[in-house]
Order: sequence, then C-alpha cells, then structure tokens
Amino acid sequence: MRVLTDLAPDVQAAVAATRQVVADLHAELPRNGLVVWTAGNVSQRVAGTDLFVIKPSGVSYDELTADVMVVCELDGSKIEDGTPARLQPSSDTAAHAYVYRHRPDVGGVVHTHSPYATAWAALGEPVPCVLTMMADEFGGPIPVGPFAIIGDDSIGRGIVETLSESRSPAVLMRQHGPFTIGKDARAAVKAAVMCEEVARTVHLARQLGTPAPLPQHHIDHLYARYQNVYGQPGGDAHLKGRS
Ligand SMILES: O=C(CO)[C@@H](O)[C@@H](O)COP(=O)(O)O
Repeated sequence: MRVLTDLAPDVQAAVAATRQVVADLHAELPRNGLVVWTAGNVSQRVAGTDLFVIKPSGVSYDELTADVMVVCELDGSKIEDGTPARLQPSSDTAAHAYVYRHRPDVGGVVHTHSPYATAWAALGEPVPCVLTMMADEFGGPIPVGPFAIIGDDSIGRGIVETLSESRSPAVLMRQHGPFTIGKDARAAVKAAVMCEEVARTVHLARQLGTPAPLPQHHIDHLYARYQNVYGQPGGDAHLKGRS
C-alpha cells in the first residue's frame, strides 16, 4: 500500500489541493437540493497522478472536511493517506475508479439521488432533449444506463458504455439515480445540478402536454455555442481573483 507521505512533495501538494476541492464541492450537493442524508458523492482525479480523491462513506456533509477525504488508487483501493485505517471510501468508489480507468478525459465524477432525475431513472426513461438548456449542457437526451448492483465494476461499466454513445455528461442509472462526469469535479457537480433542473422542468412540461424534441441541427448549434463560446474566457464562473 502506498503511503502519502512517501510520495514526492509536488504530488502531496496536488493531493492536498484536490482534497480541499472535493470537500468544498460536497457542500454543493445539499445546497442545490441534490441529496438527502449522505446519499451522494463527489470525486476528483489528482491531476498528473494515478490517484483520485473521494468522500468517506456515510459521513454527514457537515463533517466532510479536506482531511477526511480519502485518497485512492485507480483500482479503488485506499492508500495510507493519513485518515484512520478504518475510514472507508464511498460505497461508489469502484464505479468512480472504473470511470477514471476507462475515460482518461474525465477528471471528476458525481453521484446523487436527486428526486426528479431519480424519478426518470426509476422509469428507465431518457429525459428527451426538448429545451435549449438541455442542448447546451447535454447535447441531446440524458440517457439511461442499465440496472447495476453497487460495489463492483458493473455501475462504472454501465456509465462508460452508456456515455460512449452520447455527448451527455449525465447518465441515469436505471432504478438507481444520476451519475455525472466532467473535466473536473466542479464540472461534474454542475452537470448534476443541471440534470436535476431539466429533469424537473421536463416533468412539469409533460404535465401540461407533450413537448416536442428540438431538431438535431438546433441541438448541435446550441451545444457548440454553449460549450465553446458561453461565459467568460477560461469558463470559470467566479469573478473574484480575476485581473
Ligand atoms: O446509492 C447509494 C447506495 O445505494 C450510495 O451512492 C449513497 O448511499 C452514497 O453512499 P456513500 O455515502 O458515498 O458511501
């Protein structure tokens, strides 16, 4: 088992920074109404290493500080990271690890049980692309992945295989809930927030009638604009610290 304090100083610094990012982003899950109790998790790859950071399983969000974030190998095993040996990583660690092993472009993974997205997952129905916000963020429908039992590679495999055929950063795992990916954990949290928002709005629309899917050429145009033009240069949503 690797020992964090034996790693190079720059790696230890990268781990420390990633722990802080992951700890801070967990607060966004209850703040955005995406979880109840402890039912959700965030992870981020430690850039330039074969490690990632994820929350400890079943710990209350108000106790998720940087020093209790668990550091894992890409096989999902915990390294000697300074946390108590008995502190277990998230029960979805295997799923996050599988994504990182098979999607080198992915730097962050999020899982929630947000109510509207999970309701669509319960039905096993993709969220149709009927809104410009869906074209912007998801580039089409939000797909449904297979039902998979927690704890081994099956959820991760379902995520990777489903998203291999979609531009969406979100997948609704059948009868379980949404998983999202991103270039980093913040992008994956954003995708989780937007996934819940459009799941709710499309549900509301379907109470009023049958919304029509957007034409593909509009979806493609909207997606390209949002992904490449929208917002500030560099894509950061925060103005503080900008020159
Ligand atoms: O979906 C499940 C359990 O079914 C888990 O993702 C959820 O309870 C969160 O578990 P963790 O606290 O991350 O171990």
